[in-house]
Amino acid sequence: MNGLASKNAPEIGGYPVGTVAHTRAPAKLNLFLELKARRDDGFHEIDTVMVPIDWCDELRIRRSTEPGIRLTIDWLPSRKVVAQRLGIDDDPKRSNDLLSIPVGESNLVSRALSRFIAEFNIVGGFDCELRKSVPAGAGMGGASSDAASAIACAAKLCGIDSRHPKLMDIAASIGSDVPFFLGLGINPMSAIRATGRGECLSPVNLAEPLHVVVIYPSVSLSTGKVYAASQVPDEPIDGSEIVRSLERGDLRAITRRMINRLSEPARILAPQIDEIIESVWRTSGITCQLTGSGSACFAIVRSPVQARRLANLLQATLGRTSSAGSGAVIVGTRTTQVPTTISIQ
Ligand SMILES: C[C@](O)(CO)[C@H](O)COP(=O)(O)OP(=O)(O)OC[C@H]1O[C@@H](n2ccc(N)nc2=O)[C@H](O)[C@@H]1O
Ligand SMILES: Nc1ncnc2c1ncn2[C@@H]1O[C@H](COP(=O)(O)OP(=O)(O)OP(=O)(O)O)[C@@H](O)[C@H]1O
Repeated sequence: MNGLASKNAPEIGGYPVGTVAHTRAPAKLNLFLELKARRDDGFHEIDTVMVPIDWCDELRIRRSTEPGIRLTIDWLPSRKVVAQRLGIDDDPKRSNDLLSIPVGESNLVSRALSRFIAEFNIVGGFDCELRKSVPAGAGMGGASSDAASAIACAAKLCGIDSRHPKLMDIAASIGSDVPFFLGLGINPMSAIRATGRGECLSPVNLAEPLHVVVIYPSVSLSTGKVYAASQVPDEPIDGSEIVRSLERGDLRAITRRMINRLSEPARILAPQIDEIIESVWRTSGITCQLTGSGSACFAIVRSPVQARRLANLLQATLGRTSSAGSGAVIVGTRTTQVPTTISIQ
């Protein structure tokens, strides 16, 4: 391995120009999300427990001598298929916000890599291919996960230790969820409790993987708008109880202790969420909860078989009985053990 040395850049290790790092960027679910206080800087002190799930974007990053970031984006398995699933028109001229992912500095991958290049005085740049599968504005952390994966891949390509403190600083500067995704990559764990703005992380060891059904009602919600419409409770609930239940693998207690304080404002902004939560309860008697700032919801089930059955049942009932169903994407999946590997090609 030789670095891309230049007369004034610090000599750093790393792979030669042209090397490609490839990884999968997992989505996340908030099993618990409580608002503790509104801060003077416009953010909230939160207490949240998040798990990564096996619903991932794909990212390939190539080291280049060309300064700057080049980013291409497409949908998996194709834009046309994703549009059909969402029940929308895939004509790029009538770009639908559900499918339109920004390029340039508006994309968190580009923003994260620009910060990385500046922080580590990297000579050259990166060519990136982002293949989206995680819906945007779903509360599943898609953009944040892509940004964290970009930071991790760039660090590996440039020979920078994954635990370098500057990497977490870059992550926190990109967004509140990015430290969670970067933190997942540092230690193999399966859940994290995040406090502060979302940047103070403590590992949670799940007793066993959780099987879930995720329902995305094809509505994109703005995180800022949902927070702006939220209320900090007089007596916030503490996340320690659900952490203990997760570490014991007590599914009944986990479900009883699940809460998302952003659910109420999100349901006002997107009434489809109400229909989904009620439909899951009516169909299966299982608690369904909003993830993050929405609009996606999830239910924890006991096995992959039950996940498949409930997903099929909801696909049939939701599609028939409510507007939420038209174009809802319903996926049975499970929590995933990270770090997802970064393969070097
Ligand atoms: C809702 C969650 O996804 C739960 O994991 C996160 O708290 C939000 O993480 P995120 O999408 O990375 O959020 P950011 O991009 O940092 O912030 C978007 C907007 O959400 C609001 N925001 C975000 C995080 C936080 N702790 N308090 C807030 O009030 C702020 O208005 C902020 O301007
Ligand atoms: N890599 C990216 N993938 C998807 N959206 C991106 C990306 N970079 C920037 N965006 C913009 O960010 C918006 C929010 O995307 P997304 O919901 O995936 O982000 P997030 O904040 O990480 O997740 P959450 O919904 O949990 O807040 C999108 O609507 C899009 O305009």
